[in-house]
Amino acid sequence: MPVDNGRLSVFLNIKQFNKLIYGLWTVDYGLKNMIEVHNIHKSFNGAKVLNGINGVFESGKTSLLLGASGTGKSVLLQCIVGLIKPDIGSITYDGKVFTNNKLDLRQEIRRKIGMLFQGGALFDSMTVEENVEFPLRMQSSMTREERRDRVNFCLKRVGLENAGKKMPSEISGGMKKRVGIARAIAPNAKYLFCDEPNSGLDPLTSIKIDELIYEITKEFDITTVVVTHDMNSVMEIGDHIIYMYKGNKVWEGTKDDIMNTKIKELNEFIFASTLMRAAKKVDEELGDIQSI
Ligand SMILES: Nc1ncnc2c1ncn2[C@@H]1O[C@H](COP(=O)(O)OP(=O)(O)OP(=O)(O)O)[C@@H](O)[C@H]1O
Repeated sequence: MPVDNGRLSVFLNIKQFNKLIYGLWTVDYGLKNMIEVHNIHKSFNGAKVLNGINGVFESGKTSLLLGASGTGKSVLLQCIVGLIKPDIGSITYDGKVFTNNKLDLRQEIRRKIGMLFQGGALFDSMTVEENVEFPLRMQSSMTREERRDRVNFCLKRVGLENAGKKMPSEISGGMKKRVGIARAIAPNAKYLFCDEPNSGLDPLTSIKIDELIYEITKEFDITTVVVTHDMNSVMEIGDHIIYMYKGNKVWEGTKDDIMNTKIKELNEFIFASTLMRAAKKVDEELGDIQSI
């Protein structure tokens, strides 16, 4: 059978053209490693937890899923990483559909995902460096020397270069989070998911962990999604914030515009703390003085 070379070359040219356009688009507009969440619905035993959530998460930015307890932030995060299957909707990574796709494609995406769990979720029977090395042993074909170099690099990056031989029981909560971050980024993660990274930490350590997540996101151009209900985190690292209320996305914006929101539920959430109310009062008074 003769091949229709004319049609084939047109088809190839269209494919190449699309590839070129997509390449230019992602380079020019920084959309590489973008996560897109389309119309996610999830119920448990008939109770609706997520009600049609949409969102886009970009690389080099820390995106926060913000909201009160029980609003579905963690369920959404688990849908995004594939731990929970949404009832309706889809997730795409870098333009590739993740939800319900073939196992090898999902695994390819999963290899680029790093997770920081609430308690750090370290293996108690392994040293700090063995914990960080673990995903490299599981997922990569690195030699022992390459793994050692990568572990040393990651531990140094999170400020724990001297803690490699310690056991998790010998380090503080803040150090455990740092080890968790080192382990999450060790396999060159392109996507980083953090579930309440500040839980159980004092305010100063919380800020340091937030700063570390923020710096790493910029430095390695990672697409980072953080579940939080901490307004300090919002003001420190909120490049992009999605505020959730009873399973709905009710507001989206940045840390610079969140304080001026007119959304009642978000206002109540932000100014629930005395500190935030005091900060707003000072801000308003300063505004009054400047307008005199
Ligand atoms: N596997 C599950 N089975 C049944 N219900 C669940 C499951 N996971 C979560 N839920 C319910 O979904 C709702 C949202 O939970 P989720 O953990 O997402 O809230 P959240 O906003 O992350 O709250 P928090 O800030 O307290 O962690 C809760 O009512 C919870 O009980």
